[in-house]
Amino acid sequence: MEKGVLELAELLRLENVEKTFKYGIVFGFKFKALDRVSLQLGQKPTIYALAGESGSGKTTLARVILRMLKPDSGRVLYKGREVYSLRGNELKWFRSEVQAVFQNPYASFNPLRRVYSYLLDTAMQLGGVRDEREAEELIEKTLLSVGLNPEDVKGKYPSQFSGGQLQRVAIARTLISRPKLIVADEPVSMLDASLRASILEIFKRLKENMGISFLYITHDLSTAYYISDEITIMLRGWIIEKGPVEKVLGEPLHPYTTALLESLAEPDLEKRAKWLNRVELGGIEEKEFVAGGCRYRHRCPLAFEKCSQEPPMVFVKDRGVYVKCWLYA
Ligand SMILES: Nc1ncnc2c1ncn2[C@@H]1O[C@H](COP(=O)(O)OP(=O)(O)OP(=O)(O)O)[C@@H](O)[C@H]1O
Repeated sequence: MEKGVLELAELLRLENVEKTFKYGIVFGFKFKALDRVSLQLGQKPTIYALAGESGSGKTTLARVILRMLKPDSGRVLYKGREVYSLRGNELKWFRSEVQAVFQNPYASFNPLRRVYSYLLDTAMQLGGVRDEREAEELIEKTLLSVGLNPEDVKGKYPSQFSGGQLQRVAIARTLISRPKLIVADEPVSMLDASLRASILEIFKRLKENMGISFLYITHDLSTAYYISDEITIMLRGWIIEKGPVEKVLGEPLHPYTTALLESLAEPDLEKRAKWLNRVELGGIEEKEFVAGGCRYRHRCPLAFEKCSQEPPMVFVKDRGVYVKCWLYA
């Protein structure tokens, strides 16, 4: 494909991205937190979920995309440009088009600084405004678009907001630079269940009304199902299944996706948390990261001989679903 065509069709492309970390001070064994990860996001406004249990590599991938963590190898392209080679104005352009929302909104703001001053700074730097009056108009518009009254924001410090309100301010701040992609890493997991839906509704509205795509990172498949169009499932640095959300979650192919879905049905919250919390897995995480063959085979009820011999290949199933599992060879 010619480069011009590629730029039109693609927003983001990751090709064989790898990131290795060292584990443990004494022995310091290495593992690939991202192992040949390839992913494409199209230009059409879409909500992509990135899901998987704790320690599967979701945040590492988000940091790589946001240009916060340089991969050891592989390519990260935004609209056809190498993200880690961007400098000067091109870097500023990238920073305005690709924004981030994190889990804890209180960590994004200095407690001693008024929240509005952040919005003003962002508007002056990335909002394309000529003066403070234009900046204030832009801020007012963005605050209204996330359901906040600008008068309620002015003059306040972070601690004077509830978690849900402050997350809305954080989202408004990302909108100032008119982004095309927002990477949202567990943006609602610290909020009360009653507030989650309202924040996720904002994402849907922004996609529809402002043409913004989202990479919604979560370990919660129910919210992923609720707002996403596409979903990518990660396991120990691998993408193991991806495709349209109704297909992947409606008729999961990979036994790991099935198990994640089954954990949702577990009424005992403690048991469910165990599933999602690597600490409770009793060291299996490390074992899986460095396992030969399939990394899920120790837990997989359907594992057979080949699964311990070779890492699975990726198979393309009908309906646009990709699955990395020998069951589909
Ligand atoms: N800077 C680092 N140094 C060493 N190991 C790291 C580093 N960052 C992440 N890891 C390890 O890489 C693996 C993937 O971590 P990552 O945070 O990307 O997973 P995650 O899917 O986002 O999990 P969570 O939902 O708990 O945030 C984990 O084993 C984690 O401990």
